[in-house]
Amino acid sequence: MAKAYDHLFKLLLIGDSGVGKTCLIIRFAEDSFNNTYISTIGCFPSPAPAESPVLRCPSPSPPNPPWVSASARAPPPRNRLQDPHRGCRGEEDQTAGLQGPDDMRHEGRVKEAPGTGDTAGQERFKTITTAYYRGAMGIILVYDITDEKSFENIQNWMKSIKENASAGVERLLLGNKCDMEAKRKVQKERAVKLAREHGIRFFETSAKSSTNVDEAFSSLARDILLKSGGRRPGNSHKPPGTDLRACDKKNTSKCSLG
Ligand SMILES: Nc1nc2c(ncn2[C@@H]2O[C@H](COP(=O)(O)OP(=O)(O)OP(=O)(O)O)[C@@H](O)[C@H]2O)c(=O)[nH]1
Repeated sequence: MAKAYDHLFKLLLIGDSGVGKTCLIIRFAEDSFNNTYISTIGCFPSPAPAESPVLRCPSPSPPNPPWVSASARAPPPRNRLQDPHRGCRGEEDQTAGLQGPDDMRHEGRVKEAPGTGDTAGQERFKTITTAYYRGAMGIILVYDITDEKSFENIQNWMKSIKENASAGVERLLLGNKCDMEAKRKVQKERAVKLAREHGIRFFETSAKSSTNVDEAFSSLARDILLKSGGRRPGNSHKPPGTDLRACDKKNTSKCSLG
């Protein structure tokens, strides 16, 4: 049977607890949203069907991964959504450019381990290690625009990536919950500046209203593909130079390439 996808990317979402990592994955994979908040313990595998390109949990976890043991310190679930949906401004944010700092530019090891993982975020940048980042082709850093601390901690997550991930891994910054404009604590300009400093793209997203979610995942996939020079990560039988085409929300395989 033919595969239902052309490319397979292993992506990770990292960021503080409650910023919306799980909801972003669910929005992207299933085009749905649920207000119920259950904090992720360890790694959250995408709900996408097995044949979908959209994600599985990273390949075999170490027996006692540090992020799981860190869950013992996890605070009780918070942030059950009370706010009515307000709608997003909706525009794609400025792009800070494709190129990262020099020390992030050389090609990292790309492993054929499909999937998107979502880490539980309770200050775990201290405990997430190389094992978790291994094989990641792209890392999505998420903060919550209504939570100043989650934005400040992006620097720590950046440091964690630099210390533990492959040097060439593509990164993307997302300011999630942009539907909650009235509660905004982090001005967009600050995030644009941060993204520019790190040479990465930035979007404000809402898993709730779906704003920019497809765009964000698609742009990361496109950048990974571009970086690989059109080689096909996770699937090498097609010729180089294919373009990423628009995502079709009705299409559970999400993006099509080639
Ligand atoms: N208004 C709004 N609420 C959101 C959005 N995304 C997530 N939430 C809510 O924020 C809470 C936390 O979302 P999660 O996706 O579980 O957050 P997480 O980052 O995976 O959290 P951990 O698993 O603890 O790391 C839930 O109550 C969600 O309903 C969004 O875009 N807008």
